[in-house]
Amino acid sequence: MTEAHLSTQPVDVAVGILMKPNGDVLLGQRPAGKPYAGYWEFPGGKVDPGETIFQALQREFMEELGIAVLSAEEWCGVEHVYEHAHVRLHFFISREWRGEPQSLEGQAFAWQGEFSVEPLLPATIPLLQWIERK
Ligand SMILES: Nc1nc2c([nH]c(=O)n2[C@@H]2O[C@H](COP(=O)(O)OP(=O)(O)OP(=O)(O)O)[C@@H](O)[C@H]2O)c(=O)[nH]1
Repeated sequence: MTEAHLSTQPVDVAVGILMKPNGDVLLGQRPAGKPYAGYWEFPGGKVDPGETIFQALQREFMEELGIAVLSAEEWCGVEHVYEHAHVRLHFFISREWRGEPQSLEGQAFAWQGEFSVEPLLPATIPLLQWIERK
């Protein structure tokens, strides 16, 4: 981690945790060609200029999974400095969506209660323990 990395402005990222009534949450696997390909994450992506964070969340879920997120509660924020980017992750929890997840970008996804998939993106790992206390 260099000072140059730390001094860059963070990029805002909208991340969504779809939570079923039984507590299962949806994870996706990063597709080939992206940094950390093959790592598991909550679906989401970078906020585009002019968009609110919630609009970015809705757009990413529609593009990646064909899911319409109807409502979501902003849960917590996490900043992380990777070699490739300095990100500010905005985690939302949604219990209200329309549609079944489809693999529109060729990625794998899985509903998880026990979190048996790995590896997970480093900045996302602490969230799993917090979710279990929700
Ligand atoms: N979606 C998502 N991104 C995460 C999580 N945890 C985490 O550190 N990130 C980081 O947040 C950033 C998300 O950017 P991305 O590359 O997936 O976004 P994007 O789909 O808009 O990318 P693009 O630039 O290819 O269009 C990455 O640097 C990724 O490493 C997570 O749980 N979900």
